[in-house]
Amino acid sequence: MQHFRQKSMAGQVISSIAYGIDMLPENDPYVADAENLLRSAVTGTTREMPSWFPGARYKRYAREWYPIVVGAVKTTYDKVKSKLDDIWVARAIPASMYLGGTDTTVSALQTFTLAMILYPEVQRKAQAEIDRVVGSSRLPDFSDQDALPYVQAVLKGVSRWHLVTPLGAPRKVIVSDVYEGYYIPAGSIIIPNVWGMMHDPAVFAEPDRFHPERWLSPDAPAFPNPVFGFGARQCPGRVLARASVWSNIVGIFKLAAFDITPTEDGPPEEAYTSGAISYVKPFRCNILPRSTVAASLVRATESDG
Ligand code: HEM
Repeated sequence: MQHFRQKSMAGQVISSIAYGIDMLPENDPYVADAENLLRSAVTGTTREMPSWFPGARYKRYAREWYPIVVGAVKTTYDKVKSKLDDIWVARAIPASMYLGGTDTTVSALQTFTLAMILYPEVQRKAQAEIDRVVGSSRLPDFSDQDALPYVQAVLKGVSRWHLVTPLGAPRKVIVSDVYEGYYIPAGSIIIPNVWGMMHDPAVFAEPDRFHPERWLSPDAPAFPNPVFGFGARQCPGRVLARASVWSNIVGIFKLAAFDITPTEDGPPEEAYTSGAISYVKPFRCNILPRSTVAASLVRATESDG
């Protein structure tokens, strides 16, 4: 996870936009703070769902998390406070960007890596498209997106195959309503089953299969989809998220330059953690340069900073 968060740029991009902080390549203290916070939030949401359920345990957890939340928001803010007014909102905005944007992107990148190992034919097809369109003398950039439809379909496949936030975010019903014969009283909490929507066999044939081709057919379901939530509170970082996942997957770190293969122990299990944000369970794999040219192109981007 540390590797993905720091090396994959997911955390680097967000911390640089939100705080103007360049992370350390290893053992960054801000990453440690954020990990503590996310661990408490993710574990807590799972353990205590539904969160409105009365009980002393929830209150105890809330007391334990409070200093962690405040610590993560404050430590990063203190680093840049000379540039901002001292108000809570100014602290919370970059913190919510970092906390909302890092592990979600990390989870998507983990799923991508697992998919490439379990579906090597997809990896080969995507690499063949990159080689054909971009060639081997440079790495792809954003201007290549439209010319790489199969790779775009791989990205869509990653967000559908395994949902970063399988249950989306809860909503409270303000006014009593009836939906498909069900009476929903005001005050009810609705939890959207986004996983169910994206794995509905009536919409996605063989829903558990990673099959980017489904996005290329003329009757492909519309995209964007509910993976970024709903309505006014839909994920505000979705454009950045797509760009970040694209640049990680296609360019500097992955498909264009590297082959992702199983280790001698064989392919990993398709196993995920449960929680508000779901991750692939830790696995080992080989990520090796496709050629000496690819290796030197990646080294050049690293020395560019
Ligand atoms: C693959 C990456 C990402 C996924 C799958 C994702 C998914 C989501 C989802 C499902 C929600 C809840 C939306 C709702 O309430 O309906 C959300 C909220 C949010 N996301 Fe993301 N997100 C991602 C990346 C990011 C990034 C890069 C940022 C910031 C730079 C970000 C910042 C936020 C914030 C601040 C919220 C809370 C919005 C609110 O409550 O008004 N997310 N995200």
